[in-house]
Amino acid sequence: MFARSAVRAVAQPSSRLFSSSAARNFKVAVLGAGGGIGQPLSLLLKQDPLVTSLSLYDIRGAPGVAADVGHVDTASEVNGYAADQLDQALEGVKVVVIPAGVPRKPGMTRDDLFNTNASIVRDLAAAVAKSAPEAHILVISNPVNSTVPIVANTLEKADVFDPRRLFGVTTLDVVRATRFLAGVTDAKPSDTPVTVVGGHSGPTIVPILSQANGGKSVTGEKLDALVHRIQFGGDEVVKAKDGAGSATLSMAYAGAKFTNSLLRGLNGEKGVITPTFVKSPLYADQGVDFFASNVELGVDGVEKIHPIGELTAEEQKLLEAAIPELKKNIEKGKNFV
Ligand SMILES: NC(=O)C1=CN([C@@H]2O[C@H](COP(=O)(O)OP(=O)(O)OC[C@H]3O[C@@H](n4cnc5c(N)ncnc54)[C@H](O)[C@@H]3O)[C@@H](O)[C@H]2O)C=CC1
Ligand SMILES: O=C([O-])CC(=O)C(=O)O
Repeated sequence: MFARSAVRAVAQPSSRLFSSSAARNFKVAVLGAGGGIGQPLSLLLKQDPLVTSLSLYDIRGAPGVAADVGHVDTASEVNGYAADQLDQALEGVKVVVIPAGVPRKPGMTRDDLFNTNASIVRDLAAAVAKSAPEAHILVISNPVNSTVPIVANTLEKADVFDPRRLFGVTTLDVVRATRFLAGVTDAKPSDTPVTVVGGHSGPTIVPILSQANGGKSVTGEKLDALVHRIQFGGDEVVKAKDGAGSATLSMAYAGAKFTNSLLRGLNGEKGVITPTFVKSPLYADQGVDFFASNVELGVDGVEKIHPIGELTAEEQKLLEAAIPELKKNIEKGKNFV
């Protein structure tokens, strides 16, 4: 179904979802595999040639999803685990993807999910610290700006935190920005990759359109509308789903794409660069110690955090608006643990 190619990074998307070179053995766990994101994400990961074993866990429904996905005719093995089998699900796992938690309904912000999702994510992180302390953790559960610091502090408490192995998945912002810019400029998405920095909620999502092909041609009201659509793309889906949840299919695609990028880096491929929300020095002097920017992925996870590069005056303003909100979200997460 998916062909191999020499795709460099999510920041330079191609029409192909996966790419791989000679594979090592990568066991990947999905925590929250029974959910709206978890199910299609598991299906996509089953098709990733770099995934050799899939471990599907949820408090309900994961064995059923595993039985179903396990019939897909790719080489990887699939195992499902029930609510009381989290430790077994994490055994020998190299990468843990976490889409567990509740999604938004119309009228809610991502921060409104904090009360429910913070403890879910904390408890799952504590289990990873115990059963797979060297695993790379990919956090999808919202609010990402807070859940990532929650995972970091939980791992730190267990004395196993390595910032090279923790990622907030902001790939959906990249996917949307790329798709929407291509629509506005009448280009192919593969020709208009967009870097998105900051965090993952409304004004903290900062697309750097000026650095993308054709991005500088969008100006004035058209630019404002494009930036707004990228920042609030999640709301568009929440509204259209009308109470039935938030983005699941595009998120599964984005989650599988980021997982593939990480696995390629872990596998020794060079030059895999994509935006992700990590512990970062870029704005630490302003009290923001997690930040999404282009990150080079390597055999140990985060290899190099790239600087933001040149910004237009408009982008600088967006960034200035993002920083205080981001700082608040990060502190809220840190204080929870
Ligand atoms: N980072 C991003 O760009 C995006 C993040 N999200 C977030 O992803 C999360 C999941 O969204 P959906 O899949 O649509 O929700 P969902 O409600 O369809 O699925 C969530 C799943 O998590 C499971 N779960 C709850 N507590 C658990 C626990 N302690 N351990 C394991 N599994 C547990 C539930 O049983 C359910 O199957 C939400 O917080 C949502 O806001 C959604 C879209 C994009
Ligand atoms: O909007 C939401 O709540 C889900 C999400 O993070 C997104 O679609 O970007």
